[in-house]
This record gives sequence, C-alpha cells and structure tokens, in this order.
Amino acid sequence: MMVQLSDAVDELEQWDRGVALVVHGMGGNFCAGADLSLAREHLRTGADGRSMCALMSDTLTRLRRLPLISVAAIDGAAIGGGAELATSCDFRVAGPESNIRFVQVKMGVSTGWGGGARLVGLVGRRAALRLLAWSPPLAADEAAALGLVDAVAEEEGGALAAAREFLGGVLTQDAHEAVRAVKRVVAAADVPVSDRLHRAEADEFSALWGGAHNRMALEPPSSPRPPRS
Ligand SMILES: CC[C@H](C(=O)O)C(=O)SCCNC(=O)CCNC(=O)[C@H](O)C(C)(C)COP(=O)(O)OP(=O)(O)OC[C@H]1O[C@@H](n2cnc3c(N)ncnc32)[C@H](O)[C@@H]1OP(=O)(O)O
Repeated sequence: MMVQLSDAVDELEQWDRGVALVVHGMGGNFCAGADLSLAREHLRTGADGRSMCALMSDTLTRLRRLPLISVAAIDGAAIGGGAELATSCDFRVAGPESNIRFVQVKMGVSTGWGGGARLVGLVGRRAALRLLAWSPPLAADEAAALGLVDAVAEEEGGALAAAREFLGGVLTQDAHEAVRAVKRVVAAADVPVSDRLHRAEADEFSALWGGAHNRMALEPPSSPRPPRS
C-alpha cells in the first residue's frame, strides 16, 4: 500500500488539469496505518524503519505540495500512520463516529512520517503534545473543536459525500489555474521548515523502531503487549 500510495502521488503530480483530491478509505475505516504483518515480518530494524520513513515522508510531503486542494474523508478509524496520512491533506472531513488516534507512543515509537510536525501546525503545541503523548482516541466533534477536523458529516459513512460538498465552491468556480496557483503559494510557505522537521522526526522514529517496546507492541494481540490506554 505504501508503494501504491507513492505511485498514486507520482500520477497526481502529472495531472495538470486537476483542482482537488479526496483521500478516503474502504470498508468502513479511513486507514489503520502501517501493515502490522508486514512490519512484523519484514521491517525489523531501525534501518528498516528509516527506509519506511523516507518513503512515507517523501510521499506525504509530495501529496501535501500537490497543486490540488486535498481533503481527507475520514469514516471509521484513522490510526497511527493513518492519522499521519490525514494530516498531510489540506482539510479533513469526518464521519460523526470516526476517530483519529496517534498510537505511535503505544507502539514504542514517535511519529516518523512528518505527522508530528504537521499536527503542531494544525492544533498548536499543547494539543499536539497531548494527542501524541497520551494517544487518546479523538472523536469527530473533539477533533473539530481542536481545528483538526474542518467539517463533520451528518451520518457515519457520509464523509466522502461531505468532502465533495466541502469542495463544492472550489469545483464550481471557473478558476482552476488560479486555485492551483494559490495552492502552490501556500505549499511553498512551509518548505524549508518542514523538510528539516521531517528529517528530525524520522531520526527519532528510527532510533526507536525495532527496539524492545516496539517489537512487543507489534506482536499479534494474543501475545502479551503493553496496555494501549
Ligand atoms: C509504522 C508505525 C505506524 C505508526 O504508528 O506511525 C503505524 O501505523 S503502526 C499501525 C498502527 N495501527 C494500528 O495499531 C491499528 C490496529 N487496528 C485497529 O485498531 C482495528 O483493527 C481497526 C480500528 C483499524 C479496525 O477495527 P475493526 O473492529 O473494524 O476490525 P478488526 O479489528 O477486526 O480488524 C479487521 C482486520 O484488519 C486487521 N488489521 C487492522 N489493522 C491492521 C494493520 N494496521 N495492519 C494489518 N492488519 C490490520 C485486523 O488484524 C483484522 O484482521 P483479521 O485477520 O480479520 O483478524
């Protein structure tokens, strides 16, 4: 999935007539983060963790810098890397029963895909630290109150339709080139800072990935693991 996402962003970078993008999940959840089976079997060391961060940080940064207005349509769970993916979009629209949870600390790591730095930008320093260090499951209305979610759909399963509605004004006006231009202007504003922060975040992640706490947290649920809350 990570490679597919990167390939999808490659394609979107070539889409010169587009103006908007909605990122959504399938099967009732937005995204459950990294594939835990893959991580258990094939991503065992800090060096593996660094490679994963390099790919995902690059992919999500490129997604964020596309000259398209991007909206994450969040029904169900956006967990771990899924929460980081949600922060890489320009806006988030969530179902009323959705939850966003940064479980990284429970997994024995920090954020590593640039989501920590983006979260500070979205909700501020104190709220970001609370969401990252305590890992509470964040309900849609609380996420909206923090400014992490921009609109809450009327019913669960309705995030995709609500995201389309959210984008309505941008899609109907005859100013595609101008919208792409303002998105490029906004995206350029955070380039030097975000590149430096994402490297530091990947360093923190890879120093912890593959460590004892992380290995235990990656075990299947039947095995002993540290409590999540
Ligand atoms: C690189 C680290 C990165 C980070 O934190 O930065 C990560 O993303 S680590 C991954 C963090 N994600 C999780 O810990 C997700 C754990 N899963 C859940 O909380 C739930 O499964 C949930 C809320 C996504 C869905 O719950 P629901 O009740 O709807 O379904 P099930 O729990 O029965 O799950 C169905 C099926 O999917 C498998 N599953 C879920 N998440 C993952 C995952 N991340 N990787 C691989 N497989 C996953 C789950 O085991 C079930 O499989 P089954 O064979 O049917 O038992």
